[in-house]
Amino acid sequence: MADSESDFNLKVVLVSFKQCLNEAEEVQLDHYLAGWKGLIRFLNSLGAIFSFISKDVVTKVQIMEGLCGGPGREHYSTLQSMVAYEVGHKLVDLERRACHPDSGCRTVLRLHRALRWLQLFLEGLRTSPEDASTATLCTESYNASLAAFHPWIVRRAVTVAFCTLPTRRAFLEAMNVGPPEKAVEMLGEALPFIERVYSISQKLYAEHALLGLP
Ligand SMILES: CCCCCCCC/C=C\CCCCCCCC(=O)N[C@@H](COP(=O)(O)O)[C@H](O)/C=C/CCCCCCCCCCCCC
Repeated sequence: MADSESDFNLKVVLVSFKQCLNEAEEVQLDHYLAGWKGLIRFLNSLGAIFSFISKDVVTKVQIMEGLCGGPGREHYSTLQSMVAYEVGHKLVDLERRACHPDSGCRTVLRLHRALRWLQLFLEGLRTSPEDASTATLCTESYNASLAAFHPWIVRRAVTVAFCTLPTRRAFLEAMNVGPPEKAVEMLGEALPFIERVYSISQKLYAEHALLGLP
């Protein structure tokens, strides 16, 4: 992995997701986006073959930063306030992308689905044997999450990219939290926070029938 990423520390990134939740268990968008920006740095370090994925995440984070810093910014402090605002003011395309192609609700939905992939992949890394194939772990977590929402051509490109992934040991070392055993321990502590953010967001989107936004 690239030297410029040598200060990457996955623990710091995962802590952003811990900080996401306020006392009312609402998802604070600034911390959520900070977590994604940290993940983008890691993705960039994996090489050019992952750049089509990285570009898509960057675009989505930029859309959200535009909304969070735009004229309606007071409605974009939490996921809950954003959903209430956009749904309440009919700012979400429900059937097909039309008047509001880049609503906050549809943009976060894509990141939310990807967070499920991340949770499954990191859980796979944590619990798998030392010689486990990261391509297999990645494919399994992808098939159990994002794949259902992607067309054939994207699924194909992603599967090819997975074959270039580093080994499980290299991944654990790249987390920069010490030896592989320490990284496994850190994942055990941090993954419940990702899981919590994911399940709160999932419940919110389900309650508003937003899980299938085009
Ligand atoms: C030391 C270990 C740390 C692991 C950290 C991994 C960091 C990974 C960072 C990001 C994960 C990928 C996020 C993918 C977001 C995909 C969002 C999406 O579904 N976009 C599609 C739909 O958007 P719209 O067209 O409706 O606007 C878009 O069409 C997709 C485009 C590109 C393909 C995305 C494939 C996602 C594959 C997920 C696996 C990433 C593999 C990373 C390897 C570690």
